[in-house]
Amino acid sequence: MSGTSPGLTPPADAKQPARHADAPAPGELLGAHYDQCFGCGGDQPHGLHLAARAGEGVSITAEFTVRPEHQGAPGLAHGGVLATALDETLGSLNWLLRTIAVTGRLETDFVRPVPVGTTLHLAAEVTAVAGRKIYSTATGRIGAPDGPVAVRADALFIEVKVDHFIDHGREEEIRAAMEDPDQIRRARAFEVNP
Ligand SMILES: CCCCCCCC(=O)SCCNC(=O)CCNC(=O)[C@H](O)C(C)(C)COP(=O)(O)OP(=O)(O)OC[C@H]1O[C@@H](n2cnc3c(N)ncnc32)[C@H](O)[C@@H]1OP(=O)(O)O
Repeated sequence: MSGTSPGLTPPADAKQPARHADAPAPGELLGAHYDQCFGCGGDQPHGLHLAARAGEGVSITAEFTVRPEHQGAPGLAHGGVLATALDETLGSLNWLLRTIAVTGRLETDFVRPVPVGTTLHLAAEVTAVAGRKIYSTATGRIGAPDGPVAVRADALFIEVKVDHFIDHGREEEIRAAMEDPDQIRRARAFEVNP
């Protein structure tokens, strides 16, 4: 059962999430926030190439097709890869809040095995916000948005300053991202999550 951990239960004074006025319109693809991101980066040959789309309110849908390089057991997706797809989808929600945040806790239920070649349809939403803490939940379904549930997760993201990345990231990647002449790409590399 997901969502049972005390660390994932919003406090009584938690608020409803507020979609930022500049959030992408419902239906709009978010695009990769960082081209080397293992979750969504187009230039990351080993990555998931997950494509996320803004939904209504503070919600996201995303798709990820399991490739042979994502296997754990023969012909099946690795559980850690599926957790990554959930983490990436949940992390994308913070772009709709325009809040810089990192995953503090991610609890995952693996409900059904996911064969190679499957397209996983993910849906995620922020359920509550309390100070720096952002509570969210996600589901991954096999083959279609209304397909059988394969994975579920509840998460707590913690708001951080941009310094979190600058202070902790390896210098060569930080420098390259900061020197990106594309202003929007430069902002997204840091402002969502590298
Ligand atoms: C499009 C973007 C997609 C991106 C998807 C990918 C997202 C990621 O994977 S991010 C990478 C993975 N995550 C990380 O590397 C984070 C590593 N951890 C850290 O840097 C720190 O522990 C950090 C920033 C989360 C929290 O540290 P810090 O800023 O000192 O906050 P801290 O004071 O400890 O905690 C703040 C609050 O959160 C709570 N909290 C922190 N961690 C947890 C946790 N694991 N479980 C439950 N509660 C927690 C604390 O109890 C505290 O609550 P309260 O305010 O009620 O006292």
